[in-house]
Amino acid sequence: MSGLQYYLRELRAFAGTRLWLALALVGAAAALEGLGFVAFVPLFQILLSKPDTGVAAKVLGGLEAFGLTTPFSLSIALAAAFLALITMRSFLQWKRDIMLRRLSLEFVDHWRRRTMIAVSAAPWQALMGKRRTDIEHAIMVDIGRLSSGTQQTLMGVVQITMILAQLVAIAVIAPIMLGIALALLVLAGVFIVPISRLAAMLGRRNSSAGRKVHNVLGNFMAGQKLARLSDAQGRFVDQMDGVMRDARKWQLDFVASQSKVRAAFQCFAALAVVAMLLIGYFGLALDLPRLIVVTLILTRISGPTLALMQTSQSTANMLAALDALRSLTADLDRPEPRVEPATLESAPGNDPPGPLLEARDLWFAYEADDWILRGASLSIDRGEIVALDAPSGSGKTTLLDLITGLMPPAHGTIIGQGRILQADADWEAWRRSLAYLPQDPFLFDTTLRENLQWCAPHATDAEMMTALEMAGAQELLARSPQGLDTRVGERGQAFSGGERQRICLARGLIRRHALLILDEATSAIDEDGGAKIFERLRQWSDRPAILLVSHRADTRGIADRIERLEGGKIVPAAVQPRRSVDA
Ligand SMILES: Nc1ncnc2c1ncn2[C@@H]1O[C@H](COP(=O)(O)OP(=O)(O)OP(=O)(O)O)[C@@H](O)[C@H]1O
Repeated sequence: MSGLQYYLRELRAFAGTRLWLALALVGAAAALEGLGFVAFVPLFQILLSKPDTGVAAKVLGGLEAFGLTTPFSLSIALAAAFLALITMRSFLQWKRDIMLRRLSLEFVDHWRRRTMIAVSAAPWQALMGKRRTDIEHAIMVDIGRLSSGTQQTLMGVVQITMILAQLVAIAVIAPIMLGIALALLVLAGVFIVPISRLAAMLGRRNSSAGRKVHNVLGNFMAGQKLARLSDAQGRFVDQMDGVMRDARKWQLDFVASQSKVRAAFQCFAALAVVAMLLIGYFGLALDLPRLIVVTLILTRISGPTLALMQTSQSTANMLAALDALRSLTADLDRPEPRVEPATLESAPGNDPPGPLLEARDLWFAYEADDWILRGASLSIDRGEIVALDAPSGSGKTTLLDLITGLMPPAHGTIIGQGRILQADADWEAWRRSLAYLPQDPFLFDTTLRENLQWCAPHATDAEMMTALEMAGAQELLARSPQGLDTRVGERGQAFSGGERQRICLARGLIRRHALLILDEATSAIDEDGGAKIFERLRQWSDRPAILLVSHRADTRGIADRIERLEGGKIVPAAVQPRRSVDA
């Protein structure tokens, strides 16, 4: 299906009857426009010479029957009728423009929402395979182009209808001139195909150049600290110069092609009007009123024709942006790899309750047959603290991504709270019962309060204070002048790495989860501070189970049990914590 067909199908499916209603308004406004021109002829004829045949004679007869016989009263009556027509047309145009604008804005919002849903629903691996800045560019820039393109395309329908209405007016006034006008229009239409192709090509290049600009900008902002420390700011500026040069070139080429089309068409239109005037006067011996009105229509028709040519360029340019959006959403919509559950039939039920979490025989590979996990199994009881010891790159983050359902295993079974996790609803319930604190503490650029309430929107100040105390962040709060309403800055820049980790921990503790997953989540906190946090967690009544990933032996020491991830499997660690040895 061509881009244009796809676009029109989507627009029709989205707008439904509103599209037909809008098109009806377009048609009605155009019909009134045409009628206005047709009405000009009897108007001139009545005013210039009292006709005794044709439409003008009938109109004159009707008006005289109403006692309008003097030139002045006739002029006033005809002018009033003409004004009424124009007022009605303007009213319909006003309604039409609002309706078309609303339709195009809502259509674009629908695409923005659709893209965001595609991002949220995308399999984790598909999402990880995309550049963040490419997605941002699609949502902000490509959809922006879809917005202006849709507006212009809908106006294109208006222009086509206007041209048709004016052609009908010519056909009524001077049928012989219609053939000549049509021939000139076809000639103009021939140009539309190559200029649309050129615009589509420039649109694609423009999209790709825009994505590069966005990417350099994203890296520039994210890498500010690194760039300053390594004195590499200039490198970003040079990169930006390079990509901007390309972006500028494609934009200028597009504008140049639009201007060329406009200039060529204006000359062509002037020539056409003069030619038709001469043909009408000398060749066809048209009377003066007809000649004036036909010339007027021809002058007016050139406006929508030029606009239509430019619309075809904008539409082609927009279709390139739509193409980029389509391929992004299609990529994100890649189906999850099929999971082969190994031990479904032997999964425990709820009674008697099995372990809180049981991961059985998990296999996973990012690339075909390059297995990161090779039959890893792990079980955690309610309230138990299990530490996972693993060398860097051995696959613990991968294992956590499987346990939390971000990615499906190639093979194996995950059982959470006694349920085999397969259906989306089961995964959602499982994820609600756990808090996952990754290595890199992430804070939203808003207040402490909003960050803490992210998972628990109704948490009270007292609950937030308890969680902050548990994470050892009460001093940090006391130092912050606006307390819970203190802003944390972008990614929490207003706080140190350790403080950020404490705030994230507090956020994970506000709700009573069944399982707390700490992936190096206290690595930036000093040894003593970390030990105190874990001691408080131990003392917590009805505490969650904790799966603790840490490279630090002292942190692992607080666990009930230490497991080791080695060669893609879980094996008991050689060194166990003192309390489990004592037990
Ligand atoms: N999206 C990905 N695509 C391909 N390979 C990946 C991807 N993510 C991780 N890997 C590879 O999988 C292996 C395990 O990665 P993982 O992040 O799970 O290790 P880790 O044990 O958490 O490491 P670290 O302690 O350094 O964070 C590594 O070799 C890594 O390069």
